[in-house]
Amino acid sequence: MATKILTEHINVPGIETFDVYRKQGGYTAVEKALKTMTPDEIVEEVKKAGVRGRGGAGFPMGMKWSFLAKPEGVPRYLVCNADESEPGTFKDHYLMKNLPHLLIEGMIVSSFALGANKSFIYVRGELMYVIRILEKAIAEAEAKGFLGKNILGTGYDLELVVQPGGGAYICGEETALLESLEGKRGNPRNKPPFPAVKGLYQCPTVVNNVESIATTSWIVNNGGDAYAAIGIGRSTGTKLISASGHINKPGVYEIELGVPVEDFIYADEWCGGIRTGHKFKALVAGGSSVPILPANLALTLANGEKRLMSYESLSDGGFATGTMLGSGGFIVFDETSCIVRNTWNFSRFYHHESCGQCSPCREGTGWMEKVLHRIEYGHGHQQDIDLLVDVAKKIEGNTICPLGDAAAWPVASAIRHFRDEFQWHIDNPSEATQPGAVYRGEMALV
Ligand SMILES: NC(=O)c1ccc[n+]([C@@H]2O[C@H](COP(=O)([O-])OP(=O)(O)OC[C@H]3O[C@@H](n4cnc5c(N)ncnc54)[C@H](O)[C@@H]3O)[C@@H](O)[C@H]2O)c1
Ligand SMILES: Cc1cc2nc3c(=O)[nH]c(=O)nc-3n(C[C@H](O)[C@H](O)[C@H](O)COP(=O)(O)O)c2cc1C
Ligand code: SF4
Repeated sequence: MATKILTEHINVPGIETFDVYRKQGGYTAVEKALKTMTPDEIVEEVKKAGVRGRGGAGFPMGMKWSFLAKPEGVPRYLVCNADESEPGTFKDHYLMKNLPHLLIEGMIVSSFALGANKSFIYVRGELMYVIRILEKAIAEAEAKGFLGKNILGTGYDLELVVQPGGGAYICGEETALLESLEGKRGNPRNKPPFPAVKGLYQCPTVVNNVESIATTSWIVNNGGDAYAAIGIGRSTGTKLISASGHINKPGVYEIELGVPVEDFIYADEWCGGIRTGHKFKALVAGGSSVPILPANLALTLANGEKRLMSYESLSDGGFATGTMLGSGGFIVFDETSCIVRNTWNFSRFYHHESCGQCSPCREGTGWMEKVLHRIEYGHGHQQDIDLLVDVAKKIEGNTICPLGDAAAWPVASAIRHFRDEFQWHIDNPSEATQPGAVYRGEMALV
């Protein structure tokens, strides 16, 4: 039976209530942390655990915590990033609606470790019902003495605030989120300074993803070494994967990092295989921002070994043959999918969501959308494929925040691996624009 750190009790009836969560061992980490540990000891356990940020960038959580500046007389904040807007990613939503107390317990333990007395959960604005679930759970925890003034008589105070998000993808970028939380338009700031030095109201702030924060109770209860013993290499612990697309069993799965991609797709325990009667064509492994891979490269590394669900294995081969684990938004495409149409769809999203501060992102996303649209709709020019590659290159690395890279990588990787399919659209416009038409040329389907 696979190790479940976050979702072990997710199917227990009533687990969203304080009483049932407590009966399953909930809030013991708060008791242990506040009554028997110092903040530095908790930070040390999180460091030992090696847990990497589950929002997508994979930055070591303990290291980020230890970078938190501690100037005298200045408040520190913990902000939970629950904006989750990456296409293909829906695991934080799943965790919050089913296990609100797991997140709240993690927020208490983490806030105590960081010396924060006021912490925020910034929730994607469209998820009003989740916001209500969280607010109800916070009120329950407060009534039982786990939040508010003098928690469990330890002298530690914590106010926990749920903030509805601004309704824009960019508000998930941590500095845009902080601007939005301060009541301003969600425009990203230049980094450095990182939020750990200058964050909310210019005070030291840790921003962590929902899933990252939710792991901390288990780490406090079981120790960092026990967490680090799960997973593979520097990809320690478990990861929630949002699985969608042409598979038999879409859903959110908690896997131990290191499972072969092939097993994750085909085993009944997880995706249950490509939908019956179809073949595997392509994979977006970590949310819409990461490079797309053709089926053969998704399953196998250049040296013939199986590709694994881990930070290192997914990125093996760099951008030539690899991708990224990102936020774990695992989107599977079968042979009925048109890569050009999908790339245009992603580009349309990034153009719409660009905040417009940097010219390469604002203009480049617009150009990519426009050129992809004309290729998809039968008006492509012979030079368009190279033009797309050129625009993507000019965006990459030249912007304030990584939304620009996130817009460039899906285009550059789709052309890298599926160039023939783009060319077929340009060469055969009348065939390519028939309803449901898909390129059927030479292609490694699995
Ligand atoms: N979950 C989603 O819905 C979603 C949506 C879009 C993008 N993403 C992910 O976002 C990722 C990019 O995020 P990012 O721009 O925040 O990445 P980043 O690498 O700049 O930062 C990652 C985290 O580490 C911290 N950090 C990095 N270096 C630091 C230092 N020297 N000192 C202190 N803190 C430091 C940052 O403050 C941040 O919290 C992408 O990889 C993508 O997968 C997720
Ligand atoms: C455009 C953009 C959107 C992002 N959206 C989210 C998000 O919705 N949730 C999230 O946790 N991180 C998101 N991130 C990453 C955050 O900036 C940040 O790295 C993360 O919240 C840090 O938490 P972690 O270290 O626990 O992953 C986004 C980044 C970018 C560039
Ligand atoms: S890269 Fe795009 S989204 Fe990010 S700050 Fe620049 S214009 Fe805004």
